Amino acid sequence: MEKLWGSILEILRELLPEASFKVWIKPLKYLGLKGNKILIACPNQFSLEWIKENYLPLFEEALKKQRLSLEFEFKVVEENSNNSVIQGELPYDPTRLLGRKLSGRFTFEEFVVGECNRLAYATCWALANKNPKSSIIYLCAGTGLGKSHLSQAIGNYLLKNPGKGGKICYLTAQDFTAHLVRALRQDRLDEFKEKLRKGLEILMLEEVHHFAGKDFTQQELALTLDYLYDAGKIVVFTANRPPQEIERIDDSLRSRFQAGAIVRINPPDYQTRINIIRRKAEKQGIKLNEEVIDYLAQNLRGDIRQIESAIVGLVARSSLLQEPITLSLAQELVQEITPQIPSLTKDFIIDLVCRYFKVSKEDLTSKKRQRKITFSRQVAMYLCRRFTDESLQSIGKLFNKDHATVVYAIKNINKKLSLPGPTKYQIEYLCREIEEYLQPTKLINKEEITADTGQAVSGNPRRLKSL
Ligand SMILES: Nc1ncnc2c1ncn2[C@@H]1O[C@H](COP(=O)(O)OP(=O)(O)OP(=O)(O)O)[C@@H](O)[C@H]1O
Repeated sequence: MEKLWGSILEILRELLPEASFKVWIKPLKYLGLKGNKILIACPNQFSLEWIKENYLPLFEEALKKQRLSLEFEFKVVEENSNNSVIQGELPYDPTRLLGRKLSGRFTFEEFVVGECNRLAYATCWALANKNPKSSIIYLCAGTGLGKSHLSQAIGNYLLKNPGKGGKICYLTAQDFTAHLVRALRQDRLDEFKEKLRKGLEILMLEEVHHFAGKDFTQQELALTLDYLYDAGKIVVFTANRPPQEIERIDDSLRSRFQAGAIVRINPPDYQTRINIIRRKAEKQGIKLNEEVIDYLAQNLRGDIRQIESAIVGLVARSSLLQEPITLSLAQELVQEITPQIPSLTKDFIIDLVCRYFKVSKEDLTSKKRQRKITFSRQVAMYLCRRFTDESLQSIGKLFNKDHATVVYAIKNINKKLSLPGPTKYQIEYLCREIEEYLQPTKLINKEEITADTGQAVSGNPRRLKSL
């Protein structure tokens, strides 16, 4: 069996870049065979998890090449100090990490770059390479669009490329709050603060919108941020909305969030979806035909988790049913994982606009022409056009107006959206509220704003209406 392990190592050496082989595979030790399991020793827990998460399919492929129906079992066997050379070959020291463990999958290499996320990618890459325009980044996006992936990619990169070798702290807003409360209860606040500040190279703080309403936590966080900013440390925030739209946070914390580069990740455009589907399929070891790829890209438009889940689902079904992955298999699966849009959308939009602009439903559907009412009405028309299947005529009817008024309203709002400023932010905020309401369907994305002017190029045909 030692011989078998030797042949497996040879196969892995061919499959992997030399550096990865040296760092990850070489330190493994063959322990023996137990039943149908090949026991392999990993030098530490981190190596074990990394191997499982990144290289297990390659191990299995190597076994297949040997035509053996065996499995691998990895266990940690701590090296004694004489053998610490093996540990030393690891490119980083996992003890540099404070807080949550980073996912080995979330790397720059695994991130598919497209128009929707190019700026975010470039900003994070520059930061990781110590060549940043700003050492503070605020990544902002809807769910499943890659915020955590990019922020953890920075962490993983710094762990592998030690540089100054400072500590890397990765926390969610909830973690930060929980640690703070625990430290307070145990009368160890100073210790907590010290830990977050001393020797830290980077703080990655996820989902900062969850600090809303937590006044004491906000104050403590602001102080910690001051310290880190003054010391020139890297800070990466993620959130589902820009700082100016987070409610119930103190202006002093808001301004600290706004202190660096605020970068938005947009939902993936058609070509990026195609590239993501190809990459995720490749990772699962399958090659999808073009028809299936196009179908998935046309129908899975927002959350990238949905694309991942579709691919895993297709692989599982095709292997259980012993069938190839066909268009009809893909159609069946997509129907299951994309629930129907709630039919109440237009009522939801009208309620939302009334609440947001503090106008009544009667005013919205009246002939009144005060500025506030006219503007709210135009926003409601735009949102109905964007988020429902209603025709221009029927949207007009909802507001007691004709088709031409709806056309004018949509043009006007599109114009406002093309200019930065409070009006644009207000409308974007309302769009996000509706997207959250529609979740997890999330059929609409930025690409489709242009559908209102008849220029949408891909996607759900129901949205391809011109004025
Ligand atoms: N551009 C991309 N290329 C490849 N995979 C991606 C990309 N963007 C996102 N993903 C994948 O989609 C999944 C969800 O991404 P991630 O966890 O980063 O989303 P998120 O924006 O943090 O969402 P949430 O707000 O729900 O936490 C992950 O598995 C991630 O690897």
